[in-house]
Amino acid sequence: MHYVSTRGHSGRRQFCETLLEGLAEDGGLYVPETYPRVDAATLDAWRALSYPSLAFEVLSLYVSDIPPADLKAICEKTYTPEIFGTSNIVPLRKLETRLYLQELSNGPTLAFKDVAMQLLGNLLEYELARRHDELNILGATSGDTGSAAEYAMRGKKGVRVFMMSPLGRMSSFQQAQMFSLQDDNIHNIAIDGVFDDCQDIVKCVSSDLEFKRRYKIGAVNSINWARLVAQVVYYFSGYFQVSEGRSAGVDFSVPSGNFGNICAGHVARMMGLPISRLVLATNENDVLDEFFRSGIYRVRSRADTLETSSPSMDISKASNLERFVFDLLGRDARRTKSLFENQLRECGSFDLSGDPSFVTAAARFGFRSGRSTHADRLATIRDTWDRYHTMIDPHTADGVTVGRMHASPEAPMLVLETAQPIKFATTIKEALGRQPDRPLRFDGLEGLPRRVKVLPPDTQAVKNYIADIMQGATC
Ligand SMILES: Cc1ncc(COP(=O)(O)O)c(C=O)c1O
Ligand SMILES: N[C@@H](CCOP(=O)(O)O)C(=O)O
Repeated sequence: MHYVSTRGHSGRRQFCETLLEGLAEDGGLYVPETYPRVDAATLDAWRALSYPSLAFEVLSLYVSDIPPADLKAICEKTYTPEIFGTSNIVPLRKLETRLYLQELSNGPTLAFKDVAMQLLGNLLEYELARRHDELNILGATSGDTGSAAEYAMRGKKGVRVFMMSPLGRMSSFQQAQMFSLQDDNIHNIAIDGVFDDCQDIVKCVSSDLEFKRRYKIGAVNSINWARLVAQVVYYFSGYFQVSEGRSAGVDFSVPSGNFGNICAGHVARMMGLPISRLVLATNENDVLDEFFRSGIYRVRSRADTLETSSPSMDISKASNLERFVFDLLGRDARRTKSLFENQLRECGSFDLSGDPSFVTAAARFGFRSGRSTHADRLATIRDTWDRYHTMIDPHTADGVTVGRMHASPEAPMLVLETAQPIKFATTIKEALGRQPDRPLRFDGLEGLPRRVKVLPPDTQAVKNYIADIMQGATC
């Protein structure tokens, strides 16, 4: 399997090259030259597999430059009950007939990012050892990618993490979870701005090819294809857990912000997994809902990016949408480049409403969308607690709220549970009048000493900081 850029000017790459490169040299995102197709007989054969074995089968379709025995060993080392709580890794919880939660957040940092980041940590350690090389990860987080990446990479040989987060805009638990880490290879940077400013800096640094090569800069956000393909696996697992034999399709409701989580569902559907609909749920930062309803993608400014009670979705520039639009336009790299490089830069928006590809998009790709508000989240958290005695976090509440808007009498709906309530205790207390349960390992977290560098939303300031740290590292 080889990979090409959505913007058509980065040549063909193998999986491990995309793993280390992250963003393509032309500023695009790597996608497979073709999506491998999985037929009904293969789905039958995969149905009873353990999660690590299923991960190996899916990844084997995309990874041709790691020996199968090594890839299998990496999957088995990653997906264990010790790390993810149960051997099922991503179990379903039935709420009622045709409504389920898929628990993605039983990993080390209590958010769905762990499912991919734990794999990336092991893949990077393997590949860097094979190459006798090192990598300096520059990441952007709105609260969960950061902690998942840092807990996966802490102490790993050959890996440093420079993680940017929006100053003061993560929950207190998220801030404590990241900033309390004292590992030598973890560097937290609080940017005086919003998540999109952090992500813009990641892309600007990655586009400075001389700096990127000199400081061996890599990425673990979902712009990295390896992150995305790792998230494809849990869609197969959810389908197998809820369906009997060659059953009809399943719907997924996906709390969304940077479009990585649901883009993995799109990839699974392109492979032939029987997904009827992919329901995209946003909070009040509804850039993605607006696009899927109207065909107009309109990036919001920093001032118009609202601080909400599902803060990890406070995103107004969804990086992974480019991978979907590339498919929507029939894999036309020239048009994709024009939209995402020229039009977005010149006017901050583009309009596909009149394009025949958009008119047929819902039928071809199965997307539906909706938006959820603070009031919706409180009501849904209360209702889910009262009706099912199940406590859900505000992001999952967005998924349940919008999933219900699109409930179907035919297909079961799986809502992806993307974080655990303890990470967002203030909203849980507002909704239920009680604190969420806290795993023992996080007792006293907020009281631990913190280590974080505050910087302006300025690419050069971040570059200078990385250079200073690297200067110290080489002394
Ligand atoms: C808890 C939580 N839910 C949902 C999302 C949205 O996922 P995505 O950004 O992949 O759309 C994120 C992060 O982005 C998250 O941290
Ligand atoms: N909500 C995310 C934002 C970045 O998403 P990613 O999937 O591109 O890493 C976060 O928690 O940081």
